[in-house]
Amino acid sequence: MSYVSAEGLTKTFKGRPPVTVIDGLGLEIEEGEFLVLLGPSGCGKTTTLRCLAGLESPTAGRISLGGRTVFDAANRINRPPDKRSIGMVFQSYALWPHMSVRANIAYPLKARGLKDKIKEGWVEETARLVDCEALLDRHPAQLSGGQQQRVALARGLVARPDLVLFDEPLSNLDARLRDSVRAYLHELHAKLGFTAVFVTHDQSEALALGDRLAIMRAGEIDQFDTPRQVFEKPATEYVADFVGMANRLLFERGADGWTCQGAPVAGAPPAARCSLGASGRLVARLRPEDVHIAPAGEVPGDGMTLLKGRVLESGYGGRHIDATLTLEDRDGAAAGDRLHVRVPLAGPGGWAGELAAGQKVAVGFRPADARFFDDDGEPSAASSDGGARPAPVGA
Ligand SMILES: Nc1ncnc2c1ncn2[C@@H]1O[C@H](COP(=O)(O)OP(=O)(O)OP(=O)(O)O)[C@@H](O)[C@H]1O
Repeated sequence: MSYVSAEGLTKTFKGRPPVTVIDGLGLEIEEGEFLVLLGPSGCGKTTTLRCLAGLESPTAGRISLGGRTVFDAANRINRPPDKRSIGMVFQSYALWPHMSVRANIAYPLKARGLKDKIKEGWVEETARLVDCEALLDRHPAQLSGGQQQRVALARGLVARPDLVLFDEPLSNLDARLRDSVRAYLHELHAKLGFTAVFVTHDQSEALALGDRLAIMRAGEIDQFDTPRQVFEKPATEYVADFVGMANRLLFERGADGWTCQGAPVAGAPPAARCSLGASGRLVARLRPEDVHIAPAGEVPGDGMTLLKGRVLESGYGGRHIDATLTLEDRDGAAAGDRLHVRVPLAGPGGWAGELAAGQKVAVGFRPADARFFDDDGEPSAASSDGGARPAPVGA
């Protein structure tokens, strides 16, 4: 059963002109589920969270938590935040600097009229859960960033809320700490079983933490699915871009076969059974690690769609090289957008030589690794299996 249910949620901020930040949003979050709201800055994630918490009043729509209506614009129901059994953890830890860790953690119990629970040891118990029992008598200024964030977690959890809202709680931590607090949070969620809504713009954080992801764009949800589905089968080009399919190749089929941004295409057709739509074009989205290269004149692998490219720049990354390429047209001139490639250095097919600016390379990708879209960003009816081959390069 859904614990959180939101329908037609809309938030328009007054002003000239008024801005609609959330637009008819719907959400169904199961009890105990960890939902991640993922999207770029300004798409309305925080506003959505604040509406759930009761810190912002939506302009329209309905929200129920645990089967109880907490907001209903039509019937003028709007329960205040302290009546919603919600814990919150923010990006800026927002600890009171003049209070001890103990007093900070105890704060929500006092604010919600649960002072008895302080005597019952809920503060110590929660501090133990997040490994900060030894810090209870310190002040926030005496803590590291990771410790402060654990205290903020304890404060969000101390009142044993049914729903915990997280607003980018890891983004102020350095990379190593972020990984350890993230793992911690995962464990804590498994142990306590609260329902969570976690806001982030970091896709790796979203994939690692979420039972399901809601990918937001301009106040609406583009895709609501498991991390695996979102990663492997992004529903729109916007989502594909957001989950790392950074390369956008625009293919066109003409009388002479396929071209890609003015460059001729050889090898396997990018998409076989095509209904290309009126424009006759097709967009392929690809991750840098799914673009393969070989020395010019060779083939990077079997069953690949092949192009010719030239290295613009490259950077050493330990086990791989990240390179930016440009495609080449029939005359060897640069064609179309840049292509980002991650070239493995180790293992079978690892790149052995140099990768210097100006170097010519063969470029290829397996159509099955690409996601295809119409050039308006919607999923394409094109498929990548079988079908006629395009004319080879130079034919
Ligand atoms: N009180 C307000 N009045 C007017 N506009 C607002 C108000 N609060 C937020 N906005 C606007 O609403 C939009 C969405 O803001 P919101 O903070 O929800 O986005 P976000 O996705 O959480 O972004 P970020 O990741 O940067 O925090 C932004 O364009 C913001 O400027």
